[in-house]
Amino acid sequence: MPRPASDAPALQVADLRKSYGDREVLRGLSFDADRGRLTAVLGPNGVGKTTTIECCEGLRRPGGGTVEVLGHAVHRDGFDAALRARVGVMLQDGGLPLAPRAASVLAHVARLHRDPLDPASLLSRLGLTDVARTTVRRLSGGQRQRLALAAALVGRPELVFLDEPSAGLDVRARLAVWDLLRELRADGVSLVLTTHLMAEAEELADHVVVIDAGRVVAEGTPRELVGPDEVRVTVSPDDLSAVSAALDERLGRSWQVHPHRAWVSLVPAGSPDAGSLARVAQVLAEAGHPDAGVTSHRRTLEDAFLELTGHSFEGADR
Ligand SMILES: Nc1ncnc2c1ncn2[C@@H]1O[C@H](COP(=O)(O)OP(=O)(O)OP(=O)(O)O)[C@@H](O)[C@H]1O
Repeated sequence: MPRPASDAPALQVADLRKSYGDREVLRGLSFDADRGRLTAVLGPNGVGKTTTIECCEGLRRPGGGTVEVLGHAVHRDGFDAALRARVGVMLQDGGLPLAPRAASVLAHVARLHRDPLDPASLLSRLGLTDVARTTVRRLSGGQRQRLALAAALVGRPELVFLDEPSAGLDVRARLAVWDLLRELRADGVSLVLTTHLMAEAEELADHVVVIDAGRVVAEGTPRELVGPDEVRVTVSPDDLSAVSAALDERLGRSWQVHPHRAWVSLVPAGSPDAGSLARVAQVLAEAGHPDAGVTSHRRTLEDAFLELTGHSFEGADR
């Protein structure tokens, strides 16, 4: 039996497909975003994050699959005014008119909503009070970015889509934006953002969806995706297979041993500690590799991504 719209996840994406000409960008992408949670869609430049989120916002028509926003099938029922009032959208290029002053743009958007936030407070919160009377054209890239965020939030949306919300922001502005997003989540707002910044996903997200080559390649909490910390043995590529085999043989079954390009990652049962480092150093000495470097390594989402896809987040557009 279908669930009532009020019980549905904030967003359900099922088997989403999109091609530009004969280039297939999305190849059956599926994920859900829960209500009251921050879901980060993470992937390298050019992988299709904006395409995905704009399909969810009703701004691009997919070639196949379905998108449900707050229980409404976007491409069957349309993104009508009632739904639009419940959803905030921050586009990557801002999408703002250039001629009016910043405060006028926000006041105009606020007037479209029944119970808006106070535009002046929102401008102040985002560090824009000093440029409130500046035309959008004359705002810096980071100021426009924050104005676009304010415009997405002023209507008190239940669900907010944010396309790379901290792109181009300096550290202070980025932290202010992160604080605001954390507060919205604490107030029960559902947030779906795209990012290629691992730190952003690790800091903010309850749920991370990693996309690559048009599909979801992994999803989970940041902690689940990152996995346990590890011991790293740095070796020359020539010695990699010999060192890896020696470690595998001598450490025993309670250790996982994974060779990479120029290092071997070792995950003991439980978290690595000083005893784990000493044990690995001893095994290496016994196996005739006393000079291999042994360090403990705090894993990041980038490590997880490299293992999942074999290329780096900061990789070039493909
Ligand atoms: N309207 C379009 N016509 C043709 N190709 C497009 C169009 N929009 C996007 N693309 C291509 O589709 C691919 C995915 O683009 P998209 O903007 O969705 O990626 P992205 O992951 O958001 O990238 P970034 O992180 O750089 O913003 C890119 O190769 C892009 O050049």
